Amino acid sequence: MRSVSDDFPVSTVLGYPRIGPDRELKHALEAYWDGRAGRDHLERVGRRLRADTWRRLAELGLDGLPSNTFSFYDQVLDTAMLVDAVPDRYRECADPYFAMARGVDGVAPLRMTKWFDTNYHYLVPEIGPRTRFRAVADKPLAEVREARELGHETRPVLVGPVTFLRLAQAAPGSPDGFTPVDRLDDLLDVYVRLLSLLAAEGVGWVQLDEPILVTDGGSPAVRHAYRRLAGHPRRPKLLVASYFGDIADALPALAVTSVEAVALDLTHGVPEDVELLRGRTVVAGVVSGREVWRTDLDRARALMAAAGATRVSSSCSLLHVPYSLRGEDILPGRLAFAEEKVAEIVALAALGPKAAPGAVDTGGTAVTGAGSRRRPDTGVTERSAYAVRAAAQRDLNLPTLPVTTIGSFPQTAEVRAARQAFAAGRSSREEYESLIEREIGRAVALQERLGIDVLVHGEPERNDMVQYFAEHLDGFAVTRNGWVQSYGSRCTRPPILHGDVRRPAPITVRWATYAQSLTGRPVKGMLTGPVTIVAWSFVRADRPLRDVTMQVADAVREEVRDLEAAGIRVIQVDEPALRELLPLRKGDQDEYLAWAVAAYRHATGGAGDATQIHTHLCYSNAADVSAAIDALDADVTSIESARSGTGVPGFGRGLGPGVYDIHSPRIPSRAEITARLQRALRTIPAERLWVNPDCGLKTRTYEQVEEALTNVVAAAGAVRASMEDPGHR
Ligand SMILES: CN1c2c(nc(N)[nH]c2=O)NC[C@@H]1CNc1ccc(C(=O)N[C@@H](CCC(=O)N[C@@H](CCC(=O)N[C@@H](CCC(=O)O)C(=O)O)C(=O)O)C(=O)O)cc1
Ligand SMILES: N[C@@H](CCS)C(=O)O
Ligand SMILES: [Zn+2]
Repeated sequence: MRSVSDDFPVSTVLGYPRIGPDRELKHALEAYWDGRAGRDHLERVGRRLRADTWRRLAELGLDGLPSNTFSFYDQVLDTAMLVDAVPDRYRECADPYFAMARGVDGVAPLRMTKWFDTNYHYLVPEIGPRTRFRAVADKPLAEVREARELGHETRPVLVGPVTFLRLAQAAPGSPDGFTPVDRLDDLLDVYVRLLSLLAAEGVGWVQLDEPILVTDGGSPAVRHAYRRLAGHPRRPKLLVASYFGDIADALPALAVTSVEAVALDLTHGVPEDVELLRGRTVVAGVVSGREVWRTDLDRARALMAAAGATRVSSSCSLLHVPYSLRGEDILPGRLAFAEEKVAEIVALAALGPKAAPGAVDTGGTAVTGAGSRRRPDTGVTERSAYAVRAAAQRDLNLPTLPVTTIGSFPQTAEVRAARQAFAAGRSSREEYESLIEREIGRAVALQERLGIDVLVHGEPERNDMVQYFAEHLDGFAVTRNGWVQSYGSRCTRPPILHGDVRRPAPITVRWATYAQSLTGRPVKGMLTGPVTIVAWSFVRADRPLRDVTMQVADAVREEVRDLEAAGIRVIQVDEPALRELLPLRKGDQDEYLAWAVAAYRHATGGAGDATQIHTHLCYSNAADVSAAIDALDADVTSIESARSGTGVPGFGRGLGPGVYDIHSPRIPSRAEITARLQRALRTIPAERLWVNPDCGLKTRTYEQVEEALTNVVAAAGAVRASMEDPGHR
């Protein structure tokens, strides 16, 4: 076994935001994609962001700087490029990288899904028995050289081989029973080569990110992989980074390898058998990369002492928090964003570990301050049986295969600019609201013209489906510039839930009723569900998440009842984050699902039988939580399936498997959508099948939406006709 490598820096971060403090990367990417700027401009912006990040981290006093944490789109996609796992269909494209990310005409993009339990999305690599791996180390090598020219020695960060394969999916056409992990040895050959290239470049340390270590069942692969990688003579020293949870049984597996350093996420507690790591460097992830509360330095030092660690880091990459508190005036003294977290790490490294007089509290490291005054209302009001509700809803007079959309219509530059002008006091409320009404009118008119059956108002009044509600609920604070990357160029500003949640007044009723006043067809009221509101916010840590979620459910319940009282007959309560909050360890999942379902049912359970409740989920594998989705007891559920191509669970109620992948600018053809519907009809009876896109249309243009929805409506019509006249099938 090697001895402690005391050349590992005392303070570091596992990764850093990369979208730019003012979302420079977002603007450069979108300019490049729209043809407003060339590749050279994009490269220049990337170089400047990397340089600014290294300079700022060094200025803040951090002594271990990571590199290769920058990405033009996603680090898992970068890893696919690194090992040349590029499916053949992209190889002829002008830009295979962005073709994999976004698709191009006739070529669908890779599937996108959630990165563990975060609101960050990665692209799912496709690995088959014949994928030819090859080391393409250009990007990490270029970043090492670039940093060196600026005077910084860096530690390249790579997604580890086990995480990469476990997150991949079997390439289409792979034989039954094949899983990407079957290719571990071939991939390790390539990692060995990558490590030797980095060693030849003079790199001292490499970080291999293996968050998969905090999930079940990875230990044998991890033991095998790191025995091989660490056993190779020509390599830099290895830091294996585990994060997003407790490393548990993977710790002994790593401990039998000769990796020099292990990063542990101590915000989830100190592993019982941390002693097994004696003799190597333990990097203490004590500053949370997932929360925004200031770190309790005493507790962090006690955790370091308990873990036998003298090196300090963030618990995971700081990608998941905003850049800095500069320009923010909320919750003074209570918050730390990325820059403030780096300062905490530097301070902790200087202070060093300090054993606490008592036992170490292995809970979160947050200081959130506010106490709670209110008990959650956990009473669940049951609705009648589905058959009774379905009968009561028959007067909605919907056709077979009703067509609907998921809620948002394109957020035009005009609406965003108007919202900004209103927020800055440059325009009046009347001006802003009349523009929103015009946008609603436009969306409603388009849907009527296209022949959509259940309409939406289009959500133009919302900056974001969570932030908008947070702005209208007590107990939340919102930032001015606290952007966090969600996927590619897309960002959100997660609100901060810091106190008791209350709804002071109805939120959506005026927009839903305005839209309904414009049409004789049903308009769906559109709400975000309680689980999703807490999942996409930074949440107080002084109350159990369950109780906080139930408070939010109370507020949503009040809104549901007000929409119903205002004559809205169909109400959608979105829960796209239901799967995201699922604990990473199987043993913890049932308890979570029970309270998450209870919160949803509390939010929707006040609706009468004649009100049709819809729900919507996306970005994750619905099959993993299909029993819970069923237990939500919504009358109609829409789920993603256009991009994932996965089967859909056969619920006993209405189901709309997405037939149009809205994340890609690509327009699905009528034939393609028809084929998807025909496939869906194999598992869902026609009287319960709904026709809808995968998700909301806010990121698309009106031109794209009109063309795509025309095909959606035509496909639904064609399938209806073929059911009436089976000869046409
Ligand atoms: C459904 N999804 C969502 C997730 N999380 C959320 N919190 N919200 C979601 O909708 N997670 C899973 C998925 C992830 N998907 C997306 C999809 C799209 C976006 C997105 O488009 N984000 C926008 C920002 C949206 C926003 O808050 N806009 C504000 C601010 C507008 C703005 O940018 N202003 C400009 C100036 C105005 C102008 O002239 O255009 C500026 O400041 O420069 C608003 O509308 O008021 C994005 O652009 O990234 C996110 C996640
Ligand atoms: N109603 C939302 C759901 C997104 S997950 C929308 O349409 O954008
Ligand atoms: Zn969605």
